[in-house]
Amino acid sequence: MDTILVINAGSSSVKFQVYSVEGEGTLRRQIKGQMDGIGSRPRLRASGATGDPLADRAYPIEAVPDVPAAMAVAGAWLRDELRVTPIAVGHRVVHGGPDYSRPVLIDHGIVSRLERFVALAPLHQPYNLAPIRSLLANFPALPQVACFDTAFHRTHDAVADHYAIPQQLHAEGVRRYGFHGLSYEYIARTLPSVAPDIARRRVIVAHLGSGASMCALKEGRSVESTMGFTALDGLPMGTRPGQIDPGVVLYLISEKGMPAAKVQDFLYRDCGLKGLSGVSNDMRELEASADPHARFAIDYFVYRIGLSAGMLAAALQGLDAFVFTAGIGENSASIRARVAEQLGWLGVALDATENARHSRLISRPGSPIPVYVVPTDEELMIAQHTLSLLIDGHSHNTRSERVS
Ligand SMILES: Nc1ncnc2c1ncn2[C@@H]1O[C@H](COP(=O)(O)OP(=O)(O)O)[C@@H](O)[C@H]1O
Ligand SMILES: CC(=O)OP(=O)(O)O
Ligand SMILES: [Mg+2]
Repeated sequence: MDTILVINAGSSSVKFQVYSVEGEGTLRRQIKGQMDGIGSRPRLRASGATGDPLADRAYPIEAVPDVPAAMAVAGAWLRDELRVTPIAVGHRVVHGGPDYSRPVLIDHGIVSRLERFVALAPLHQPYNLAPIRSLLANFPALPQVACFDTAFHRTHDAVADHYAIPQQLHAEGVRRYGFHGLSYEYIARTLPSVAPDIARRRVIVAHLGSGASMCALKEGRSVESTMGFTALDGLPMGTRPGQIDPGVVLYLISEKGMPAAKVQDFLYRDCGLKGLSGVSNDMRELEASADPHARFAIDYFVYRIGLSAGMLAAALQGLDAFVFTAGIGENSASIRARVAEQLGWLGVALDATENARHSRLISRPGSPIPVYVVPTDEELMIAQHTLSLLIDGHSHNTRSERVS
């Protein structure tokens, strides 16, 4: 059986899927798994084609302290226990910079170009590139495809793509890229079947995971995102602060004497829900905690989602639907209820019963703004892109698109 392996390294999880390639270029999922709770409660879970459980293993925090360790455990399991030998591998690569507005077949030159963005995505890019490099060294003939989180947002107008800094820096690549693009692309492609009435209209999608952002969709295209040059901006996240006055960074450097590497570590690893609560970066643990700081971290998260919704509704000049997705958005009925309350002024009215059931449509029938829960599938997007490049590879391989 020909299979495609997909690897998606996030900030608190490594997700993977294996698809068989059937006649006429259709894909059938054979294995879906993830190692999540990295840094809190590591757990490997995987299921087969019919949802049948294949693995559910908990690990002590020291056994899987970080993303590379999680990747090694998941890789060994796929290789040694399940004997997965794919014909191609699709990777999520968080930062594609200004040059990539679509997926590409990987070669050594592309890996070198993508390495330039490691400093712009230190929680992701090194872990996205590590398996690519290792497969390239050990299996040079194995086709590998890079699918970028930034690509879906390359359609933004210039005003959404700029900071108010001299144009020369924009030309060098200091831009508002936006991330989670594979997730938003999947939602944009799924909405026509889930909610045909609003799919082409003005939609805000809230991707609330360990990394969190929101995207304004119009006619299925991204027009604005809460994230920018890096995945630090916008909403507060598991360990990242979200929007912050750059004056705070200057203060850390000039008044606290923090060198650049320390500031980077601080902003990527010590802030957000973890920094505010002092309890955990993991929403499940915050929701279970009675600590007032954990409650405050949740209040802050919800408040900032509400603020960002106002901003994105302004970008869209109105709002026709709101969609929740990703780990928190798909699973936490209480966060959804609290966000919906914040959005009451926009005309959102939640149906408590449907919300508690995690139904697809969770707003009341009369709600002027319908609210949906759409489980995302970044891995399926990656598998589809990988297959299209396998079929139609060479035309894309040499043509990385410059978008400005
Ligand atoms: N049942 C749940 N209730 C609340 N939060 C949840 C639940 N399941 C997962 N989450 C949260 O989702 C987040 C992880 O989301 P995910 O999209 O997998 O992130 P990433 O891809 O960045 O690793 C964590 O904060 C986790 O606590
Ligand atoms: C870009 C980003 O923050 O990704 P994730 O949510 O998977 O950590
Ligand atoms: Mg993710």
